[in-house]
Amino acid sequence: MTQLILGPGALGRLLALRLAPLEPVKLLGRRPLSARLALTTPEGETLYREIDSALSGEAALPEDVTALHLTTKSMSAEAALASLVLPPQTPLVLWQNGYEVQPRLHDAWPGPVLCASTSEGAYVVEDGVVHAGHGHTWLGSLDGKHAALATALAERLSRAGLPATAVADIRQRLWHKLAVNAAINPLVARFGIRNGQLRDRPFRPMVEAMLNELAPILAAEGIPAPEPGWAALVWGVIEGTATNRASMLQDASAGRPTERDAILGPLLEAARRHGLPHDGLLAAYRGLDRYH
Ligand SMILES: NC(=O)C1=CN([C@@H]2O[C@H](COP(=O)(O)OP(=O)(O)OC[C@H]3O[C@@H](n4cnc5c(N)ncnc54)[C@H](OP(=O)(O)O)[C@@H]3O)[C@@H](O)[C@H]2O)C=CC1
Ligand SMILES: CC(C)(CO)C(=O)C(=O)O
Repeated sequence: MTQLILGPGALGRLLALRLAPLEPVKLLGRRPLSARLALTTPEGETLYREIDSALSGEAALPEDVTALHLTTKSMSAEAALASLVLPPQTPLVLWQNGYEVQPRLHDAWPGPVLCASTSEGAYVVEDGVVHAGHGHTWLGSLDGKHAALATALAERLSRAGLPATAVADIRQRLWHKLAVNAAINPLVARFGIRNGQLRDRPFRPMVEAMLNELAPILAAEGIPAPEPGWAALVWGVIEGTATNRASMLQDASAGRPTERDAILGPLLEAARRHGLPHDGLLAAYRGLDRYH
């Protein structure tokens, strides 16, 4: 049984390099990849591994597939998936941030669809990936089904050094991460700052204003606030990732489109539907226009 990974960026390479010593892996992308990729661990060790890779449009896919892990950015996910011919019952695992592609593919894909929410951190380097920080991954289906599949995949990931847990509340977890990303990412991308700089003026009141808008929208969507409240969750992440250049800042600095539609889009749509104020969210969205 082979684990297929589509999207050989940071997360795709991390999965491939972690899983490869334990089971067959095939990494699919739209450009040729070096056969030997390097994994730099959070402990600073560099490991080299041979990875079977192929161009996604041309790949002869193995018959027995454990799952297809979709590890592109949100806006590329459906086009990437459409480039493969897979048996319709192939399980999908969606690793995207935000909440855009998940409900669409959950409804459209005939086989099981699991969503992953991960706090692993990784970035691409030439012919490899840096696993910047250990995290945890939660896996589940939006309708709570496929618990056995989620448990089996979580065990395989955990054995490979990516601790994972199968959960029944993945929708809520995706929205919690989306809220954190909405409060942090557009601001740091727009102003070109590290996460920790949000603690200081003039940025701190901007985060507070965003939190004031987010909380009623999330409540209206039926997303329970985290135990310590939204503000404590977001400020805790800012503290814990103070030196990070967030993913949206990295995309903006590199002139790549950002994941604003996946992160801010569902909040704006919900705010409009519930008739709630969303000027700050809209300004955050428009503040990213120049990257799109
Ligand atoms: N990196 C991280 O630490 C984390 C990332 N995430 C989420 O995971 C997702 C992936 O992030 P990340 O790995 O950082 O992103 P990257 O941009 O590093 O990787 C995306 C990959 O998808 C490939 N791709 C795009 N379109 C296609 C296509 N049509 N066919 C095949 N491959 C394609 C890109 O290839 P090309 O080079 O050709 O464009 C690239 O290799 C995002 O939603 C992100 O928010 C979540 C938590 C942590
Ligand atoms: C939590 C945060 C903001 C950490 O940088 C992140 O998920 C990202 O960079 O997208």
